[in-house]
Amino acid sequence: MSSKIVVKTPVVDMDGDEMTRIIWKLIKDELIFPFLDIKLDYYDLGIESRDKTDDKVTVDSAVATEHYGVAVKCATITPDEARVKEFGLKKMWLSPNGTIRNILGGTVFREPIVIDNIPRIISHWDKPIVIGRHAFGDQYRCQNIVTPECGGQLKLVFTPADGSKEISVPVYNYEGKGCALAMYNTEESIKGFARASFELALSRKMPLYLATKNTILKQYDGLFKDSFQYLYDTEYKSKFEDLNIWYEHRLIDDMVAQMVKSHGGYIIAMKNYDGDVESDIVAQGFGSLGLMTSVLVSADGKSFEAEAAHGTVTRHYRKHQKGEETSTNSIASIFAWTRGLIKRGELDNTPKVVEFAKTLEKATIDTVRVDGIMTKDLALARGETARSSYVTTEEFIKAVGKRLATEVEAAKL
Ligand SMILES: NC(=O)C1=CN([C@@H]2O[C@H](COP(=O)(O)OP(=O)(O)OC[C@H]3O[C@@H](n4cnc5c(N)ncnc54)[C@H](OP(=O)(O)O)[C@@H]3O)[C@@H](O)[C@H]2O)C=CC1
Ligand SMILES: O=C(O)CCC(=O)C(=O)O
Ligand SMILES: [Mn+2]
Repeated sequence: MSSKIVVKTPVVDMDGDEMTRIIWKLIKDELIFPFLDIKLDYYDLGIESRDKTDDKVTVDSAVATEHYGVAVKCATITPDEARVKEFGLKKMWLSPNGTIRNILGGTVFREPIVIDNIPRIISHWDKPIVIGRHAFGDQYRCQNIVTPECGGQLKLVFTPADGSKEISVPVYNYEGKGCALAMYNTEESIKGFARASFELALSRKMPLYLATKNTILKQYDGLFKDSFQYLYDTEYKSKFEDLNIWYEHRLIDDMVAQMVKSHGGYIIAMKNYDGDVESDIVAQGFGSLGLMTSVLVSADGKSFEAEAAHGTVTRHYRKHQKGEETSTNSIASIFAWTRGLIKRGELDNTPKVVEFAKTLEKATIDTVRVDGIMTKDLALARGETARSSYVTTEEFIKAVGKRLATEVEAAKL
């Protein structure tokens, strides 16, 4: 092989937990370092490191992303009570994804990787469905409490910064124990979300839907609906009409029902929590959670973070801990690297880096499509249960590496 391809600017590398941490190291050792002369600005977001640094490492990694412009992130544990016990944590740290997304803001776009020989569970989805997920606020930065047995009154209080009269809204009178939540968003962030969604629709020439429950959350979801509609009417309508595409608001329950019976071929903009849930449904409908790409584009367009949409695959990691073999799909994690490298290459104006990343995507898909080498989730999607129909986590990445070496050589990269 000729000399390694030089990546001009460092890429922020956010390491993570469990199965995906194992996969992350394998990707770097087998698919990145042998081919690229790359500097990684490394942040260990594994749960022990977050605990040791009082979660400072997470904030530092987001700030580094703002500095360099491109980050790739491994999936991470968001601790609950059981995790606090498992790792002896100082506290129940917040979701690193929530922390990073709240610093960078913007929109997370999630799109399934379609592979010809992997049948879709929803077989008539023959065109992609892209989920545009608002990445700021809502449940991911809320305050929530369990209220005491004695009961009492819950109020929503807003103190205007201009010294005008406080707004105080009675919410509920409790007669016993209960729970409560206060979440927020900003018009500025919602407008950024709307603009990013309209721009993606234009560049992909796909119709756009915004799905909310504005009939119930008249004020909250109403602000999303009105912000999208205003921007569409004032700036985007004629551009959409020129491309024969459209924008519409739909109630979310109607939208998901329409989605299931459709053929795909559109973008759905969703609030943060809705996009979290729906992107996993779309991923599974297209074949596997391991086939969903996820990229965060900040509102100012200057920061880009690529990741897999799935988590740390704890159930598989428990097997690994017992010394049993695993067959975890690394495709979405590989695509986190390729999407990050494509962006890095575009920003640095280094077409070879972009070409390498595209070659790695092709090698990954062709390992499944042409060579028939795949992990268990994909074999099962094909209705194949025999042990011979799938390979281990490690074997899959090594097979991709082998194909990649041949293709890089052939393309004279
Ligand atoms: N972006 C992030 O950092 C995210 C982190 N998390 C964190 O991840 C941890 C685990 O969460 P969990 O709810 O189990 O969700 P996961 O997405 O990690 O896994 C859920 C199940 O989906 C299937 N699956 C997911 N990814 C793959 C893959 N790559 N290959 C094959 N199968 C896959 C597996 O099903 P099966 O067992 O049937 O094979 C798995 O058990 C939690 O601590 C959570 O906080 C969760 C979501 C996102
Ligand atoms: O950060 C978390 O805990 C969950 C994130 C998540 O589920 C996602 O990004 O889809
Ligand atoms: Mn999720």
